[in-house]
Amino acid sequence: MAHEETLRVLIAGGGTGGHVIPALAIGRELRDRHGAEVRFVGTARGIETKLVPEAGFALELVRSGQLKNVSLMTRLRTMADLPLGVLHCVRLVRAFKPQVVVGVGGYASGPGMIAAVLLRVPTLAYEPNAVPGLTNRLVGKRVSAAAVNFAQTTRYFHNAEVTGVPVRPEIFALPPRPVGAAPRLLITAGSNGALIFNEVMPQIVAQLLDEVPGLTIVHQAGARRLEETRAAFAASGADAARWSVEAFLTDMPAQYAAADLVLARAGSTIAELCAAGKPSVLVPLPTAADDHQRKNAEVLAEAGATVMLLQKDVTPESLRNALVGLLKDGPRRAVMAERARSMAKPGALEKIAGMVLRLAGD
Ligand SMILES: CC(=O)N[C@H]1[C@@H](OP(=O)(O)OP(=O)(O)OC[C@H]2O[C@@H](n3ccc(=O)[nH]c3=O)[C@H](O)[C@@H]2O)O[C@H](CO)[C@@H](O)[C@@H]1O
Repeated sequence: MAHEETLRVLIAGGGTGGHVIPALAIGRELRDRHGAEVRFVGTARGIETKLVPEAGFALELVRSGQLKNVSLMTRLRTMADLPLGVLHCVRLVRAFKPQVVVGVGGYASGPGMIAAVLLRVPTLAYEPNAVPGLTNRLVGKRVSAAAVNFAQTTRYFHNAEVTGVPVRPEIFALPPRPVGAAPRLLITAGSNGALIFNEVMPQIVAQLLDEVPGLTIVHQAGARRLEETRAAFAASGADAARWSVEAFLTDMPAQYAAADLVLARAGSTIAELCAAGKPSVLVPLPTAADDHQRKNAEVLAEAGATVMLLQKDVTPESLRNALVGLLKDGPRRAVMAERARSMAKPGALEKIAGMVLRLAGD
């Protein structure tokens, strides 16, 4: 890269928070610390349509869909859209002339990375899961470099480095819970909420509030199921002053800071649980491609940093037992918190940005 030339980076991918939130962290780091011009490629159906413009970045929308865990019709449509998406991305790359294309996973990542590989633009793949998604498995050996979260993931890629997942810096530096504070349970399930939590929690909320004195609960239900979940909580008869049901939490660092226990899925949220040093109960999404959420959760469970409960084993009783057991056992929570914290990987963002800068320099 010529000395006076501005660094231009195209970030492709999106869909859910697990792709868009780290993508934005990478974009901000490159823009704010390294003066880069950063543009995004996403799809109209992803959360990027809201979050990327809010963060002040340009977003181009391409057509791209899902290939795994969808109906044959959807798969055929995705296959038909792929050449169009790749062509669109080829035009974008030719016009913007990025020195590096970063693929963060999710729908638009496929066409964006394929276009970059075809045009021989250096590529960086970002893979937060123990087992890569379809796009990253397809392009993994063709990328210039890859940033991954788990050592066992490096084998799917050319030139992979274990950087960790970029986690908002404030999550590493949360204030401790005040001594004697009333216990708080946070339920979060990626960007869309989890049907299983929305169905089971209303059945046990009243009992939890009875059994754990002073307990308060924040339940993130996802936008689609907000009203019905709120109604089910209300119908449970649980004291409405002690629970709230939200679509999407915009202040996760504050939410983690206020929580004593987190019930969650096992996407990149687990990197945040480690950074925050929070004990958790994880219920991996069973339909995640190649069961990658279970593999993510197992890494934490084996280290004693979480209690993993498989969705097939979730009943009102099993979930209540897991939650009450931990909410009543401060010393056990403290051990889990410490184990989680010991698995945190600070500096992921700087490392990933460093990889982009090196690729741009090559
Ligand atoms: C349904 C699905 O396909 N999930 C995938 C998606 O996870 P998904 O995006 O659903 O969830 P993740 O746990 O990866 O990330 C959620 C992100 O959104 C933030 N957040 C979440 C809830 C909320 O109310 N507010 C908020 O800000 C979290 O702090 C976190 O940064 O990408 C992950 C990373 O590739 C995969 O492991 C998951 O399998």
